[in-house]
Amino acid sequence: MKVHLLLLFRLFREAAGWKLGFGLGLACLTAMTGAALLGLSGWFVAATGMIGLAAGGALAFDLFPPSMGVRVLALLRTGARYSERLVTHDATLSVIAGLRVRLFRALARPNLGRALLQRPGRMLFRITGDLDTLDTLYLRLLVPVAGLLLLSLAGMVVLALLAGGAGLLPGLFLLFTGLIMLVLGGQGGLAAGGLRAAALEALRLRLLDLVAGRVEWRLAGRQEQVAKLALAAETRLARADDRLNRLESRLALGQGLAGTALLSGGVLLCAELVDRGLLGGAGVALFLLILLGMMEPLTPLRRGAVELGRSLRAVRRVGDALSADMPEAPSMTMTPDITLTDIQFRHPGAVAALYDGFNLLIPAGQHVAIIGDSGAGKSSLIALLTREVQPQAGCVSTPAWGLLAQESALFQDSVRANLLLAAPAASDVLLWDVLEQAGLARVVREMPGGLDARLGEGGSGLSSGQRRRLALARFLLQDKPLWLLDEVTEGIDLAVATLILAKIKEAAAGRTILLITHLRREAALADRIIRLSQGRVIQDVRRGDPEFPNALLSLRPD
Ligand SMILES: Nc1ncnc2c1ncn2[C@@H]1O[C@H](COP(=O)(O)OP(=O)(O)OP(=O)(O)O)[C@@H](O)[C@H]1O
Repeated sequence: MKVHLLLLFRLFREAAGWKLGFGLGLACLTAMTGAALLGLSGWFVAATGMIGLAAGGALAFDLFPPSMGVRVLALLRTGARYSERLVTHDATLSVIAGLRVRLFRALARPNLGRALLQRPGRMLFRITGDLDTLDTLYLRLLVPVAGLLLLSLAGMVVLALLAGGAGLLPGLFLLFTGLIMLVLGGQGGLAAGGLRAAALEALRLRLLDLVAGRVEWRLAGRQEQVAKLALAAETRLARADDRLNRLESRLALGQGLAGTALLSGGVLLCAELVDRGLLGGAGVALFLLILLGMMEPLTPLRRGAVELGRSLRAVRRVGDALSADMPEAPSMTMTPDITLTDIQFRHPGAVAALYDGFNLLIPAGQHVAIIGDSGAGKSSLIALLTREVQPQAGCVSTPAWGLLAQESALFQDSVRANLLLAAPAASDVLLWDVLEQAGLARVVREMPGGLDARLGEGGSGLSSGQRRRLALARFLLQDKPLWLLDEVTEGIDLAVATLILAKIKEAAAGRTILLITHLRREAALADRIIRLSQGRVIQDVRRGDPEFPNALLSLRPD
């Protein structure tokens, strides 16, 4: 935890160090001017009232300095409060935005991203809920703690000047109250905050399941049960919220009692000091109002204390992901040929290694089909080449690659934005050209807005064949020396499949192509066929070899 906190503070400092410091300074200035304003105004009102009563006193009392002081302090406080809100929130939002990118990058690292994808709800929660919670660290903890410390110390100095050693007591009492609040709030909030985070995560997950699988749930007659699970998560969330609210109410009660005790003690102390002739009537007003002002940071601190548990949990979870030790494999290099040397690879959680001393060389420009029964290791080979996973030992080297998979992600955005993902600087002429090549130009031209027509989630609004063509158009935009094709025409009708394969063949000259397939029509593009079984090469034939046609014939016909 300590390591994670230090890491996050370092990232906070790197992202917006001076703004965070400036915001902290402004917050302290706001608290100090607030207390000083309250004290000075109280003293001024009391002093003028008392002098008004005393015959001839008004003539001797110079109103100008205190009234000027009140005005200056009021202006300073207003300006400081406004700037503090601007600076602290701006700093926090920019830190969180930067952290979101870093966290996303960290989660996208090989292996870690894969592991988390098995629990996508958790991944979503890390990037959203956990990160948003981190703003409390600065806004609701660091800022009020700094304000309370500074105000207590400054208050101790001023009150000690007014009332001697006894003036130190209120400041010490306030520091003690703040500490108790943090400890009690942190302890109580840890369990309830944990329950809240878990319940919220479960609720999101259940709701996503319910919406995404509504047809299947309905057909299986299980909609009610899943809805009940979502309701149960919501009930847990409400219960956790209730616990947190109760905790905050108890802390508010404690704060109220502590404030009353402090003021009552202050009144008694003032009475004693007045008796001894150490404090005048206006001094009493000054003393008591400064006391009131000193309590101001307790309220934000109370809220921060309740959130402490939740914040620390977020620190641990975000810190875990950010600091996960994932060595950037020195074994991954870029070369014109594809070379895999002495690869040892075991999927996380698998009992045995899939690849054990695996070697493969595919010279630049070769077109290779990888075939084999289900589970032979074809997709894992692509995952190794694309660095989606890292081998435990051995060396992988490839040229720069583009990947066309069976299911390519399309986004809820315009056709243009979906295409530009592959080539951000591509002109409209180029976009229409690849759409034409993929046989989709006419369809897009007829859509309202053309290239600006918006697609729904996952490319909805297009038929599945049209989605595959759009994915192909995007793929064609990438001018990469190596094309990796993962069962690209699996499950689509012959017309679209023929078009896709023809386009790939047309653009294949001069590139290395590695495709994995169960289909004869796809393997027919290759001039070399490699058959895998249980992570080993059991057949390696080239066009012209007598075995080549048999290897093709062993595949599923179109
Ligand atoms: N993420 C994973 N965790 C654990 N084991 C895995 C994982 N992914 C694949 N495997 C296992 O590794 C082996 C090879 O899987 P892979 O997906 O590479 O096979 P494939 O040849 O592509 O199969 P298919 O033709 O069905 O797509 C299988 O036994 C599979 O169960």
